[in-house]
Parts: sequence; C-alpha cells; structure tokens
Amino acid sequence: MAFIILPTLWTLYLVALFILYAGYSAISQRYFHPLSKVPGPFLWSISNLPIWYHQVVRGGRLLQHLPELHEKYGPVLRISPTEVHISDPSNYDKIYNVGTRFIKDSDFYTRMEGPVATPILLTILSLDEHRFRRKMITPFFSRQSVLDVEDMVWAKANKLCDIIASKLYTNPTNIPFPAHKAVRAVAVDVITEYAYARCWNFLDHDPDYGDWYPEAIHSVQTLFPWFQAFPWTIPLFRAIPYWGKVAIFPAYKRWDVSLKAVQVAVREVRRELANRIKPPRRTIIHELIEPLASAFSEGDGLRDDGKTKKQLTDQDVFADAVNTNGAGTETTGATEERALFEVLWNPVVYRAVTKEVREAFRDAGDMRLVELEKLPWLTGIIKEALRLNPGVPGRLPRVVPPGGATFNGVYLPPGTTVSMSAWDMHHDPITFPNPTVFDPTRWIGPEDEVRARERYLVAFSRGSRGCVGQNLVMCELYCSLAAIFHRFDDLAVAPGFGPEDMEMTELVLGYHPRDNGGRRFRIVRKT
Ligand code: HEM
Repeated sequence: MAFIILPTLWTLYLVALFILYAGYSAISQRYFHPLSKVPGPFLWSISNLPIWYHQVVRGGRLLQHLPELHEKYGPVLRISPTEVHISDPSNYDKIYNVGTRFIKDSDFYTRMEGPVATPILLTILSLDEHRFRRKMITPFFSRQSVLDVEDMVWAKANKLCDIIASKLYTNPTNIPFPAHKAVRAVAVDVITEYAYARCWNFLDHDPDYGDWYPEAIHSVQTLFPWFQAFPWTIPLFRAIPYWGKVAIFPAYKRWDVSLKAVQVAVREVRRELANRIKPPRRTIIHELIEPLASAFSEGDGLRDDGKTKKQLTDQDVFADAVNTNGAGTETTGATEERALFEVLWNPVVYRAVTKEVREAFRDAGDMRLVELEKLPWLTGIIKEALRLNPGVPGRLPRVVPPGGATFNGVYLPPGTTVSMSAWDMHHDPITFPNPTVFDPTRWIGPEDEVRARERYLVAFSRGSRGCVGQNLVMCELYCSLAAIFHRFDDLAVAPGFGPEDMEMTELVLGYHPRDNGGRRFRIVRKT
C-alpha cells in the first residue's frame, strides 16, 4: 500500500512546489519587476506563451494582434516579461539609426541561428563585429555594383515576360499562370546569379518554378518562435537526425541540397583564390573570404599587405552566403507579388502605369533603371507595395543601452528589450490616411509632403542594421514590373482570388498564408 501512497504524496508535493514557484514568479514578474509599471495584459507580462501562441498556433498573426493591444493599452506596451513594444512612429529613429547603441536582442536573433548554428550578418550582436562583417560586403551591394549588373536583371525580367506570353497568349484555354511561384523564381535567379555567379535557373523549372525553395525557407522559419520561446528546443532540433528532420519537414531534403550547392561554391572560390585565378566577376563569397581593401578604412583591422587581419572560417562564409539567399527570396518575391496583384486589381492604376511606361519608352529595350526611377506611377506602386507588404514586417527587438531610454514618457531601464514593427509604422493612420488602401498617389504630389511621408516608410529598416540588399531589391522591382507593364495591358487576377488572400502574417519574414492552403496568386489574360 505504502508504495502506492508514497509516489502520490511525492507527486502532490511536486505539484504544490511547482504551483508555488509559478505563483511567486508570476507575482514578481508582474508587480516587482522593473517593467511592472509598463502597461500590458497580465498574461503577457508574466510569460512568453502569448507570443508563442500567436506565432505558432495562430500562424504568425502576432503582427495583426499587436495593434489591437496598443489600441487598448497605449503606445508603450509590455508584451513579455522582458520586452516592450512601441507603436508611436516618432520613436523609430531613436532606436534604429546609423550610430545606434541599441544592440540586437540575443533571445530573438541568436536563437535564429539554430539551423546553421553560426552567427550571420543578420544575427551578430556586437556592434564592432557587425561593422567589420558589414564592411566586407557593403561595396558588393552598392548602387554602382547593382547598376553594373542591370542587364542581368533585365534578362530575368524579360524571361519572365516571355514565359507569361507563352503560357497565356499561345494557350487558347487561358489556364491561369502561377504568378506566385514565378515572381519568387525571378528573385532566386537574380540573387543566385548576383551573389554566387551560379544561377539556379528556377524560371526554367516549369511548372513549379522551384517553389520548393521558398517553401523550405518557410518551414525553417516556423521553428523560430519555438526556439525563441523555448531555447531547449534548439539542442533538441540539432539532435534530430537528418531523416527525422526530413520526416517533420519534407522540404528539408531539398533545402539541404541547396545548402550543399552553396558549400561547393565556397570550396570552389577558395580554390580559385588559392590558385590566384581571376574570376569573371567577384561573388559575395570572394568578398567574404578576401574582401577588397578599399572597403575598409584605417584602423579597421587591415594588415600591411591590405588584407584583413581577421579571416572568416568556411562555415562563417557559408552561413552568410546562405543568409543572403534566404533574405532575398521571399522578401523581394512577395513584394513583387503584392505590386502585381494590386495593379491588376485596380484598373485605373493599371491603365495609368502601362500608359506611363509606354509613353516614356517606345521601345521596351530602352528602359533603364535610372530613368524608370523618375516615373511617378511606377515609383508610387513600388512604394505602396513595400508599405503594405514589407518583407520583414514584424518586431525588430533591440536592447536598451546603459543609461536607459524614455519613450512616450515611459522610462525603460538598461537591458530592457524594446521593439518596433514596420507593420505599425506603415499602418499609422496619421501618416497614411486609410492605411489599408493601396494608393500609389500617396507618393505622387508635393515633394516636401512625399519626403515627410518617406521617413515613415521603413520596409528596409534604418541605420547600420538596415537591409544591405536594398539597391538590388529596388532594381529588381523596377525592372520586373516595368517589363510586365510595358508588355501586357490585358492581364487580370485569376477568378477565385481576391484581396482577402493577400492577408499578411509574419515569421520574421512576411507571408501570405493562403499560399499554404492552395489559394495562390495566379493571373490570366482578360477575355
Ligand atoms: C523587399 C525586399 C527586402 C526587404 C523588405 C528587406 C528588409 C530587411 C530588413 C527590415 C532588415 C533588418 C532586419 C533586422 O533589423 O533584424 C534586413 C536586413 C538584411 N537584409 Fe534585407 N530585405 C529585402 C531584401 C533583401 C535582399 C534581396 C537581400 C540580399 C541580397 C537582403 C539581405 C539582408 C541582409 C544580409 C540583412 C542583414 C543586414 C545587417 O544586419 O547588417 N535583403 N532586410
């Protein structure tokens, strides 16, 4: 008998102990924590579970929920025991600026290294280490470097148009064309050619256009809220053997193949450099292994022979190269998808932009980026797509530096995690009246008004941690969209698809979740 009662008693003791501990921890987090005065819902202030719930159970819908909480609790909101989220746009420059002392939050960023287990440019915390790594590739992504390969981007854009023409105009049944997949294929083809000089040619992969790759990236991203809420899941994930990972995420198998392709590229470039073989064009791998001395200034850690004192390992180079690919695919693809959808959905805008590009360039072959950037409708469409569809729409957590900081009259002590989101910035009704409406004319008008509004367009974030790829993104968006609008004035959104299918969710990257339910953006020729 005793052996039955004893375990029961022990169980009771343990449960009671757990309840006492949980109660103590909840009360101290809520009432005796330095953030106890910051408004926010009770459950959120004592645990990470609400964030996990909105990101995992509700599939990345924290983005949609935070504005509702701000409505109730005000612009400074406690969303976890240690994190405060801010919605008032006037605070953005305080946190995200060039010389910022607000470093990235380790609980958010370092845990994203889970799958590659190596710090990447995006996740490095130390300001000095980041400055060094960023300088290595800044020239590679400069405006001039992008202009140098503009013809390559045009080639991909025109290839997309040829495919659309062959699918919709030589096809009497007008079967909807999967624009959703094809625009992402353009993004992959551009970035793999640009970054590695080894194009993956997804546009040739009819009919899926390599959609396994964005899907694999999405699979990996679904892990992040787990890693962030429960750090013990990171070693657990790493311990799962390859076949187990494939069983959980079927897309992992081909993602692994894509990783191996980058590893091979790193080895090949190392060999080229060791044998002093001059490449036709330097890749990001060259920059990471042997950056140009001109990228650095004195005191940046250069040796007498002009080379950097610090060498990255192959694993560092590999991780940053993979990150570039991942960072540049869904972000750019989804933004282009948004722009194309909105234009085809709004006949007035469609007519205006086709007229604009055709009048500016009689021959499509004469189009050049620097000229396209002067076109008001095309520019307004791209900015609106970035506003309603920022590639990284959610919170970008930073740590309050020594001395603390005050936001809307609320003091946050040093060490507090503070975050803001492009989503809230872009839906601020004062800066953007009727914020949910796609209206390119917001960006056409008196220059000072447009410039004032631009300060609140933060799709690429700002400052030293802002997007390094933005010149390439803009080139890609301008060229691809101009090529489509110049060539086709009778495309339409396929029946059965509408604005509700463009709902946005966020798992660091932004997603259109209906993609997973099979309701993808497809286009047809107007009949
Ligand atoms: C529409 C397209 C894109 C958008 C909206 C976007 C947005 C962003 C944002 C908001 C950040 C800052 C993230 C943070 O603070 O944690 C970022 C960082 C970054 N992006 Fe992009 N991105 C886009 C495309 C690209 C492309 C095409 C590339 C690569 C060629 C790229 C490479 C990176 C990298 C490497 C970082 C980390 C920079 C650093 O920490 O120094 N992105 N991006």
